[in-house]
Amino acid sequence: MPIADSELILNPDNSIYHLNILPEDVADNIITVGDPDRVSAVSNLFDTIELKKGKREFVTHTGYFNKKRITVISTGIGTDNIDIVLNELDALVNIDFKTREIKPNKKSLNIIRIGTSGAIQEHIPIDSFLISKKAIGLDGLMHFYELNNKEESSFTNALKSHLNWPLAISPYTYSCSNKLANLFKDDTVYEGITVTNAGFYAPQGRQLRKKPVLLDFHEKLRGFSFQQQQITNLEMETAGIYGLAKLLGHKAVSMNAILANRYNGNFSKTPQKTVDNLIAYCLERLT
Ligand SMILES: O=P(O)(O)O[C@H]1O[C@H](CO)[C@@H](O)[C@H]1O
Ligand SMILES: O=c1cc[nH]c(=O)[nH]1
Repeated sequence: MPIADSELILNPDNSIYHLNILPEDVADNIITVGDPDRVSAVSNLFDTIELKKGKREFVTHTGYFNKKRITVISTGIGTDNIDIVLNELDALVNIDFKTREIKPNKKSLNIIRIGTSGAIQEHIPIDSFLISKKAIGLDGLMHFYELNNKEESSFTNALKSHLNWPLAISPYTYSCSNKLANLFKDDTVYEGITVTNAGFYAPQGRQLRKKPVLLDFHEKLRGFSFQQQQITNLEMETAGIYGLAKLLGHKAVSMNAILANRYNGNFSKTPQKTVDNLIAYCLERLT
């Protein structure tokens, strides 16, 4: 059965609705970044740039670095945008836009997030890099998908009981692709468990004028340990990327530039430099 026009939405030039790109525009290696301006920071390092397209917060550049074809795409902030980016990327490679049928042979993309994040553990300094081995979603996205198996339920249940979780939306947990993560491992790079939050302020335990409901949130997260692994950092996309990548058969890893240390109350004095260093590191390791 062809997928209806209202479900798989194509623009007049046959590009996909939000990303505004065609199937041939997508490389097998995808770098996602939150900030649309960060797309150029990545593609400026490419040897050649083959295309630049965009719509709304979704800017895409495709080119070559060390002979590898790479697409870098901005997602904007949050897992609501990740829902759009991962589904549309998957449609671009795994649905035939002419027949509107799902292709019999599926392509598996390599998806690497290069993002910023705040550490909650004292020992993880600002301006360091961290690989998210696991990600816990406190945003709810994956509950809207029919899942074949409840991913990592023993981990999630242990966390819920440790936190005495008071909210209606339940945490969910997914892991990175170890194959992809191995490319980025290094003695200088931290590894940890990332919490993906539904916002930047109260959902990450920040208070400007209004008090968050979860008052001892960081202390509780910091104190949680499961098979000797600790929760290390907070951001806003990784669990959605890991969950949808898993569901759709892609490989994903999230690389974090640690800009804040929430234990010490520090924020990087050189955020751009730290992000640029992480971009250069990831491009070298990917190729
Ligand atoms: O720097 P990016 O990739 O946007 O990632 C982090 O920064 C944003 C918040 O400032 C959120 O998107 C969070 O996940
Ligand atoms: O504290 C931080 C820093 C960057 N991004 C986040 O989501 N949180």
